[in-house]
Amino acid sequence: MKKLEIIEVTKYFDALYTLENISLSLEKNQFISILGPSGSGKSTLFNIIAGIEKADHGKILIEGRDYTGKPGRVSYMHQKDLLLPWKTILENVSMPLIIKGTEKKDAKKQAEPYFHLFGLEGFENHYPHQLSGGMRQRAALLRTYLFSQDIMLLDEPFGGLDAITKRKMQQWLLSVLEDLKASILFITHDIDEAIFLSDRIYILSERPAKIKEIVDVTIPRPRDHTTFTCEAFVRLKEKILAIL
Ligand SMILES: Nc1ncnc2c1ncn2[C@@H]1O[C@H](COP(=O)(O)OP(=O)(O)OP(=O)(O)O)[C@@H](O)[C@H]1O
Repeated sequence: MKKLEIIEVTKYFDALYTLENISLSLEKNQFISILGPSGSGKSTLFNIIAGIEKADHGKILIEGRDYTGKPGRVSYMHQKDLLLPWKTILENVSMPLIIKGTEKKDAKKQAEPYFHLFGLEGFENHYPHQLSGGMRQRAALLRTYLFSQDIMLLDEPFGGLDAITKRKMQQWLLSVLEDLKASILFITHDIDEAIFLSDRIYILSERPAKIKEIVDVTIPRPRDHTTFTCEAFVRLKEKILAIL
């Protein structure tokens, strides 16, 4: 069964036609990137999947069940880390569990074992401003993961990072996903990032966003820094540049 299905979603903001008949499906453990021009409607699509924005037409199914307009099932991370500055990293990442009704002490206990995997060990009692940009994004990713472990919507999570940190984070994300087994929808403007991370890329048009093309990335895993320069990578990049 498909993990997530977006079926013929259409959205207007008054007269502003934003999404035109978008359909997409995400399999278990699949990584799909959505690549499209700025302002085409990618974040709006995520808001609709997350149930916090209403579509004018279309459905969102999760494991076959209708979740159209119902928030709280999938986790969602924005470009800005949105960590609370007055709370420690451990308190910040435990929040989704506390919101879901877990006792504070138990929530911290559940979150702690992940600090090693997320490269945050030893920083449990630090505050967000004491961490580097990459570490803050890893903390935000851990918080997102603890909200819902199986389906994650990541809206340009590395968009604000410098090029070197961004590259490191992409490689870290791939390695960590081998352990986490999540299904991911990932918004990006970065073609290299989309190819490196994804099993499949959906290319959107200018607003109203339509699916222009679906590109499968068959470059074998595990991928590493050499992937960026391999022949298959360069060929795919040329293909995507021609479509955009
Ligand atoms: N709540 C809203 N009310 C009215 N218009 C909106 C609203 N949210 C988004 N829009 C408009 O819908 C269009 C798509 O916005 P959206 O943020 O989804 O695009 P995007 O592809 O995520 O952009 P970017 O890549 O720049 O983040 C934009 O023209 C935006 O101004």
